Amino acid sequence: MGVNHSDRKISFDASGEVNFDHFNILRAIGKGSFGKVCIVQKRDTKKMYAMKYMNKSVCLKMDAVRNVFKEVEILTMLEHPFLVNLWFTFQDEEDMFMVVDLLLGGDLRYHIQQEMLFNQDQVRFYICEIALALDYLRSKRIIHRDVKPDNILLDEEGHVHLTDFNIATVLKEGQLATSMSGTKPYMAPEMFACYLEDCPGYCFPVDWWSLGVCAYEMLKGWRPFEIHSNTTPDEVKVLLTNTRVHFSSSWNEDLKDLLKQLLCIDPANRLSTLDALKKHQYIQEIDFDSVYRREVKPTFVPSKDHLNCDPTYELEEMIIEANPLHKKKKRLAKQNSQKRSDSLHTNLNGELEESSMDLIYRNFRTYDREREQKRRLQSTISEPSIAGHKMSPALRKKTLTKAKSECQTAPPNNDANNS
Ligand SMILES: Nc1ncnc2c1ncn2[C@@H]1O[C@H](COP(=O)(O)OP(=O)(O)OP(=O)(O)O)[C@@H](O)[C@H]1O
Repeated sequence: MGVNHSDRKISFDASGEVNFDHFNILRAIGKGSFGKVCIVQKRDTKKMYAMKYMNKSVCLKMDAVRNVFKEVEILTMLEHPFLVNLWFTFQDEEDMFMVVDLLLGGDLRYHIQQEMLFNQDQVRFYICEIALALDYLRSKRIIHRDVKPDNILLDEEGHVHLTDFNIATVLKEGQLATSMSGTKPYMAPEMFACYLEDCPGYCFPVDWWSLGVCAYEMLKGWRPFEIHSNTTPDEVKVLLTNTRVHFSSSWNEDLKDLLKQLLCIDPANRLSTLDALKKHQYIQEIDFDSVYRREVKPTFVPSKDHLNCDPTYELEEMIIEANPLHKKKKRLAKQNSQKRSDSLHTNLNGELEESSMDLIYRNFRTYDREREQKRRLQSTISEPSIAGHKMSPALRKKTLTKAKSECQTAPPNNDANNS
């Protein structure tokens, strides 16, 4: 890897609030509907991350701003070994930035498209890691709603990480979700049923259905049901009732049973908790504590000879992109003179109105997980008490060790030598 597009000799204040200047832009690696992704290195710690940047005007045009805010709000609540964790957010005049764990093993969609068929043990392993992530999300009352191979990234060792909380939602106790959100081929039957007003809403089991569809696709190369983006909810209803899912005769009987339980139409009978998974015959020998600690080593290790993504992204950023990231500094300096005066408009009543851009500017929060972890460590050292009660020396030692280890938690495989 490694054309360094932004070998910018920039003086920056490492102790100040995190911003674009704290990172070196190394290369472009991907493109989503609202933003682009590149590999960056934090100048002070030398740690590597993925930086997603979303153009504010594009997000406004596509009515995506609210989802970006919600995604950031949710991600700041989360930290888990099998999620793509958020580390920093900040903004400038053009873009909103999210800096997250860097996963260099490609997404599962890329590997499926490379005609990679995963074997039964590998799929069982992925099911366990993702189930731990889903269980964690459930503990925070979050439904992801877009579990699919495109949103499951591999790190260099081959562990999976769930990403893209763009349409995730947080449920209150006793509440059901009702909106049709997700990617149709992976969406659970009750989501369509809810749209057709056949049921009042849906809950956490929808993510376990999607996991079942992903697991089947990883083994087989195609999905269990012929549902596409243009299939209507009525058609889905008929299809789900009439399709008999085909399970290969070579697959282990217990695996088939597990897939059937994940792909159970009725959410009340679907396998949809970690506890239920742990009890399943096909999973019984798995030690989930070791899986959680990443001690169970993946047998599929993504190739390190090449970047596991489409190489055209980088060319696109350099040649076609009208506003390339590595020229941002110059561009913004040019624009600066006319900028802030444009942000207030006069409405029909002659009153000053805040522009949408200004609303984004005020509401997109800056977030710094590194600093938060340091703050937590410091408060543990200087305030050795819980709710006013002095901590015992043993508890203090334990708390300090935990806080220190959190501070050392680096994104997977992100040390500078890996670049
Ligand atoms: N943390 C990451 N580490 C490495 N590559 C990443 C990371 N996040 C995203 N990518 C790459 O960048 C691509 C675009 O990701 P992004 O999250 O912007 O969009 P998306 O999930 O494909 O689409 P959408 O914006 O519609 O949700 C992904 O397909 C993936 O290849």
